[in-house]
Amino acid sequence: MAKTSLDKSKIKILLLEGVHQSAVDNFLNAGYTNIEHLPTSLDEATLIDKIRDVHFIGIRSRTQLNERVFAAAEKLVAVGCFCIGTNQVDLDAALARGIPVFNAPYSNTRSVAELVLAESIMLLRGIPEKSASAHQGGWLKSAKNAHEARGKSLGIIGYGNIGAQLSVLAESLGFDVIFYDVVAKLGMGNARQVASLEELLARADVVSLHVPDLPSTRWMIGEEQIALMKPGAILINASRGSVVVIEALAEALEAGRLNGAAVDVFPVEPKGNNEEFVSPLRGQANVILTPHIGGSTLEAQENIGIEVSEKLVTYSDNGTTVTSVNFPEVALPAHPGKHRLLHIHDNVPGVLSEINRVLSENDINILGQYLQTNERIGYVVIDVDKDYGPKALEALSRVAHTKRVRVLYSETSFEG
Ligand SMILES: NC(=O)c1ccc[n+]([C@@H]2O[C@H](COP(=O)([O-])OP(=O)(O)OC[C@H]3O[C@@H](n4cnc5c(N)ncnc54)[C@H](O)[C@@H]3O)[C@@H](O)[C@H]2O)c1
Ligand SMILES: O=C(O)[C@H](O)COP(=O)(O)O
Repeated sequence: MAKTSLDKSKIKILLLEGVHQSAVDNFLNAGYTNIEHLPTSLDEATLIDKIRDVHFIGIRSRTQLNERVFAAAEKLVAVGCFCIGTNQVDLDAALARGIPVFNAPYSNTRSVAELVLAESIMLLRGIPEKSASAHQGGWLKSAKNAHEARGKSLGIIGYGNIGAQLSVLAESLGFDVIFYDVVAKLGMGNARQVASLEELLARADVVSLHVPDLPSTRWMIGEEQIALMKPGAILINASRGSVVVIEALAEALEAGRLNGAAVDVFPVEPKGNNEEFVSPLRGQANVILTPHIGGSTLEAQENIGIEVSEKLVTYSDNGTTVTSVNFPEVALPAHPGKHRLLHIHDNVPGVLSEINRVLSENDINILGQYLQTNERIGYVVIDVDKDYGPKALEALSRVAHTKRVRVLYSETSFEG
């Protein structure tokens, strides 16, 4: 085996929130054996304590990686969000420390789309109310407020990966799909983009939200927007709890303005399965409440485990940052017979020329160089003659504005 300056068995990986076993298996197959795999998230104090000697952390939507956590994460090399959303991570704090963050943008989209489609049909038929009544010995046999999906208008807010997937499935069932997005998009099938949120709300029988948590999407559906919806319409939120003013939704349902809702995400969610779920929507008829399980299928979780662990292994072994959500993206070839220097620095004028000057002064022969920058940082990858690795690393660490330097000896990796 080629030389590594930090043995892979010493590279510590912390996986929280029951990340799928497929991730553990992938790390083990790649030679990473120092893995702690926990079923829950951790409170901030415990996380701060634990993260001090961690090189790679894997989380889902519940773990908050904030400035205080990053400040304690002295050895952290990269973050893997084993989910789509990355709003639980302070991406700027990570970037400021030269830490790339990866996620799984596609692996659970189908699971969310299927759930939303099923909920649309159940709500159009008033099933939650009828089922709850039957469980209590009731018999609500009636066609009142019960509708077919065929010919109804489904309004999708946020036509990204999930919205577009939902669009295709819904259209095949006979829904007439319209969507609103801040970006101009070509609709799948016969789906049509509408010009404004207001137009979508006024036209749709079922409104489904699929936007990320952004300052612009926070509380985007409140009393005013709900008042624009068709009387008797249905609202579905499987995006983020910060998108809908939950009290306004509860009032509209109570007043009979809306016929039903399905909510998977909440402004405040229990920290674990043992904590009580508190919401003004509890006890409301024809409301489906689910515990943030839109992406929680075995298929999605297994795929996410593989996808994100692969990204972390590739970054560790090879330096590739393709698909990172906060980092300059560099796609790198294998580097047999060469050392690879990874230099992360503030993106200020003169750093690259200083790096090249230092290398040349040290008689280091550059065999390949790759550079990407974003507005904050630069990421330069330099393949050098095999013999010069340690010398180059030391010289590069001294360059002004350096955040981090790693060297990958021949085909295997270490954290520097
Ligand atoms: N409930 C769950 O378990 C679950 C699972 C997966 C994802 N999610 C959530 O769903 C969100 C969407 O996922 P995705 O993969 O489709 O994301 P995506 O990034 O592919 O799509 C988001 C879309 O929203 C659009 N958008 C952004 N701001 C908007 C605005 N103000 N108004 C209208 N459109 C806007 C974007 O242009 C984009 O097309 C994720 O960010 C995540 O928060 C939830
Ligand atoms: O962002 C996501 O992918 C979803 O919110 C799912 O999050 P989870 O992995 O915590 O279920």
